[in-house]
Amino acid sequence: MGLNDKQVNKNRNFLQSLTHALSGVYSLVSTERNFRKHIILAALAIIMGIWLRLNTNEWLWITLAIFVVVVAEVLNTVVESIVDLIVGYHYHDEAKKAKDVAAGGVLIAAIFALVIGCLIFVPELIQKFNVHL
Ligand SMILES: Nc1ncnc2c1ncn2[C@@H]1O[C@H](COP(=O)(O)OP(=O)(O)OP(=O)(O)O)[C@@H](O)[C@H]1O
Repeated sequence: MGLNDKQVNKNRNFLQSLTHALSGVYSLVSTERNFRKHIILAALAIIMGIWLRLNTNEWLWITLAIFVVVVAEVLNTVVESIVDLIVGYHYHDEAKKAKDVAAGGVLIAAIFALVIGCLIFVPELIQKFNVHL
């Protein structure tokens, strides 16, 4: 997967670029606990969407919500790695700010996804179970 290849020069071809990109995804899944939780929640949303037979418009929103969270997690991991690379285990106010802001971005994205999930799934579930409010 190219994780330990110690390459520091530019990728020579598409295959090499793809291998390193996949290695990045693998590293995200294997090292980031919160990312795995978000992927499980995304999978549940997809299963529920199939079960509730969402329409194209609803799928677009669910897909957007999932990708916003994934992108926020990717940026958070990048910020963490770069901060750790620069300051290591030394305390630094700017390091704290960078990591806290990156984590805040994930929180905002997760809230966005939760709002989208509620707006789409709650009316669908009410209709499915014929609940009269
Ligand atoms: N070098 C540092 N200097 C100052 N504060 C730090 C430093 N490293 C971490 N922190 C603080 O500790 C918190 C947790 O750090 P950690 O590296 O575990 O972040 P995290 O991986 O984003 O947490 P999570 O796994 O929950 O996303 C940061 O949000 C920050 O407030």
